[in-house]
Amino acid sequence: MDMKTEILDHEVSSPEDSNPEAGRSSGNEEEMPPEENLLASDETPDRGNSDEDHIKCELPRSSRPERGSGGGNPHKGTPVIEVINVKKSYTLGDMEVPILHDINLTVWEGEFLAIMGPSGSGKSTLMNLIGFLDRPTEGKIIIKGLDINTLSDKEVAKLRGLEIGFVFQTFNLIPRLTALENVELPTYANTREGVNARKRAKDLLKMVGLEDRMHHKPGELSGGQSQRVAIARALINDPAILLADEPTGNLDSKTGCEILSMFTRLNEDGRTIVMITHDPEIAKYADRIVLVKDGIVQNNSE
Ligand SMILES: Nc1ncnc2c1ncn2[C@@H]1O[C@H](COP(=O)(O)OP(=O)(O)OP(=O)(O)O)[C@@H](O)[C@H]1O
Repeated sequence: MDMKTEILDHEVSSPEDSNPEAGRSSGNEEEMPPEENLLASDETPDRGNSDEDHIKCELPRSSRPERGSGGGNPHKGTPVIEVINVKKSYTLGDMEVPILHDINLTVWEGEFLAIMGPSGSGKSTLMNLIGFLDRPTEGKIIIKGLDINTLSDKEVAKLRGLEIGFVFQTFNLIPRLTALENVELPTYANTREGVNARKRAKDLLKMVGLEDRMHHKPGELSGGQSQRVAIARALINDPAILLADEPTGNLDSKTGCEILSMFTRLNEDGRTIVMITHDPEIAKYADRIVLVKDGIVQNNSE
């Protein structure tokens, strides 16, 4: 089976097919590999704002000496994201405004890449293109060997739903749904065959230390807890790629550190991560840092 068939061959279920209350058991359940607990062994699960004082966040920095400051990618195996001669313009009235000029970038399987750059330089625009939330004006975006330009909108939606998980600065949780329902939500559109989504959502919430918060709504959660729910949601379909746009931007430094610690563990388990950040200290934990300025990648040190 070629890559395209393999990715696009997963079963797609529609919202009408699913009953969130009853869970999403298919009867032929093949569990995805269990995620490891993302809490560091010395971290206490967050029990609410008042308990954040008890969280001790120590990033596994010493165990990753090769990382940081654009020090290079230790993986360099299979390209998982290829951005080739990409341009993006927006039309404002009768004017075309170029945002990205000629972007070339390869992200390797298992790499942790940080994208930095001044406000308005085009980082989120690039991230949206990589995540298939938008299409380039010119050029190619290839994810796991599949060229977006050759895919229908339906195929793009499926590839995005199964292979890409998103984490945003503002969490983007649905306020009227519980944490559990928010995590499960992406599976109403796309799901992998044989997976019990309800059980996986519960396992993921447990993994991020929110077992006792699964029936709470976002308004009843702290910022750090909300971002943990968003991370669990991003992982629900076991995507190869995690895209994070300023994931710690709305969090205090301790909580931000804890979220970053989860990212480094997910990356150490082999997940490819692309993260936008303004903070050079946070970017240091990536394998490689690329700087986007004036719509161009300034330092592409692959
Ligand atoms: N849908 C759109 N229509 C028109 N212009 C847009 C649109 N989206 C973004 N832009 C413009 O593109 C430019 C780049 O925006 P983008 O959000 O990618 O920057 P950024 O580097 O992520 O900025 P920040 O760090 O402030 O989030 C900005 O000038 C922005 O106004």
